[in-house]
Amino acid sequence: MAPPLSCIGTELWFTDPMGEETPPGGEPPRTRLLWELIRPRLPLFALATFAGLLGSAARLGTPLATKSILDSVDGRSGVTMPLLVLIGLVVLGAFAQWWQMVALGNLSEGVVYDARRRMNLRFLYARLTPLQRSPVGELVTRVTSDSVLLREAASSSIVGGVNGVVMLVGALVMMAILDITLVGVTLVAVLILSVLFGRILPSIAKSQERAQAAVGELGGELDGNLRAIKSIKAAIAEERVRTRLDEIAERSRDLNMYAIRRQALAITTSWTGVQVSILAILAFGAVRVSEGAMTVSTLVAFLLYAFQIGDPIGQLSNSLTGLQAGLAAARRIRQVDDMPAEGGPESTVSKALGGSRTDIRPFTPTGDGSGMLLSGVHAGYPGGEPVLSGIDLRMPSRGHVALIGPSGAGKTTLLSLLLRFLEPDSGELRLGNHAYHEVSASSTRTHFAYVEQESPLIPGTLRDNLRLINTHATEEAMYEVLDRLSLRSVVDGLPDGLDAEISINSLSGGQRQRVAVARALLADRPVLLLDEATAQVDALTEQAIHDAIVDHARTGLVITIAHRLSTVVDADMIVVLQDGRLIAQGSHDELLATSPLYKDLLSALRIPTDSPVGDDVPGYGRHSS
Ligand SMILES: Nc1ncnc2c1ncn2[C@@H]1O[C@H](COP(=O)(O)OP(=O)(O)OP(=O)(O)O)[C@@H](O)[C@H]1O
Repeated sequence: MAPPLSCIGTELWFTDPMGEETPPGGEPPRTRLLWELIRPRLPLFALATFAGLLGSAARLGTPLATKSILDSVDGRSGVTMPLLVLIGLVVLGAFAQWWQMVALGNLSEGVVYDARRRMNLRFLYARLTPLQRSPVGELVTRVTSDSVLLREAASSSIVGGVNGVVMLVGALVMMAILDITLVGVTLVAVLILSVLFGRILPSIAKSQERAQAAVGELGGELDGNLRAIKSIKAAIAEERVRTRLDEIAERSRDLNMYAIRRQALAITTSWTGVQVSILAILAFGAVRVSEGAMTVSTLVAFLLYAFQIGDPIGQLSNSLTGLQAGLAAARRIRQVDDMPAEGGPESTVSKALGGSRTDIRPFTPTGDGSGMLLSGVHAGYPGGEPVLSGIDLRMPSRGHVALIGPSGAGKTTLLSLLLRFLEPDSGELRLGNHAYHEVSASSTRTHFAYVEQESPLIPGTLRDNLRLINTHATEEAMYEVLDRLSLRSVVDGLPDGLDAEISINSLSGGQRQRVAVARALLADRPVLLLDEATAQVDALTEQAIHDAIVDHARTGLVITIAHRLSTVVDADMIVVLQDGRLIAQGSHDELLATSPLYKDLLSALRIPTDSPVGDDVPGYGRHSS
């Protein structure tokens, strides 16, 4: 059974959930990172190692049994017993090998599974800003290709290494028992090989890591370009993009080739070393036999051990070189672990890992009826200029608040703060009766339904998409919302209706936007956040969304961002942002009288500015909340 996630290197998750990406004290050694992944499956690891040792012992006993059979040829002792022992050792060796392979398979698949679960968990619960710093495709390669490299390292490389050492030491001991002088020759060869290996290995790990980083970069580039494939084709830029992708693939190939050349050097060195030492043993041994210092059967047994040493040395060199790729992969996987998680008094990750306390608090407006309050809020993205400065804003618990301003003014960033995708550098945010810093991000988010600018669909069916926020939405409620947003005919046109698998390509931009709005309306949350929710829809759907906003604003708070000012002029409160500052707020009529920027924005959109709203903007009447 898989260990619970809470057991898998839990301390990694809590080292510094709100802190920096590089852990204090620098990077732990690569081998420790690998060990952290193997540790939860220690019993399986021990079992595989034990089976390996059993197989090694059986193989080590074979030459001695062979010697006994040879010694019995002169008739002074019976041949039956040594023969039975030899057969027993062969059977034991075969059984141990099978057992070890199955245990190793279990171990390696388990380690890969754990690593993938860890990364899935971290990606979903990481703070958004550091997560979004890497291209999606690059992150995907860590879960797909890096974890596969880990498999070899975590299983056969490590157990093979342990077995190799045991076999090597065991064979040397047996050889020492047979002839202590001759073993000196073997030891010199082993020593020379170890020094050569020690010099070659580190460069293999480094180039492997760089090659894997290039694969990640390729994934990121490919993902980004495939998303923009229509623009690339329309621009006839395929060749430019292909050249760039090929360059990255070439870099990865060259780095891997360098690692392969170093591996080949290491393995050839070890193989040649073994052959040379066997020849030396044969030469020295022949002299000792001719001098009568050892028997022929002892030399045969010694040579059998010498040949056996070839196996563990080969196994060790393969394991050590294979391990380098796994260690490089472990480091890249660890970098995902180091992404700071969303935290707070009750971190979301801690809950995912089995925490029991819940800090979800009901949304209750403050005594003066305020829904949301921002005081002295300054915010920006890590490493960048401040984006919002000194925002003081009080929003009611019911009604429609529209955020407007020129592109880049900070409107979406303000929504990100409300949703806690971003934490303020200073200042305070309050939602009804509680301050943001008192509760977790997920608790805060339970009060919101959010429609983001790009209206992405999640992989799955239309039903999955509609139930993303409210998992209990009834079919009746879903059809009602679909009717309201003119989506019913779209659903009826899908082969499996609500159960049809949908993707970015199966719906138009406007349809995706309506699905996103439908899922938010089904959520029935106190605060509805709409970022450009009408940017891609036709006039009739825009009116339907507008009616839904008016509806929701009667009982809850709706905060919208819209560039089409005609959709916000009848909001209860319009907030004007410019260069990250709140420069005006009030109703349409108030702003017409007080805010030149507001007037300019309206004029740019050719919305009449000389008479109150309602008479001049077709289709929109002021609502009372
Ligand atoms: N993830 C991010 N990392 C770094 N900077 C960002 C990030 N998102 C936005 N910004 C910067 O913050 C500033 C405000 O961006 P924001 O998206 O909040 O503006 P906006 O008013 O919503 O613009 P628009 O109307 O064009 O959507 C911009 O200068 C932008 O470059």
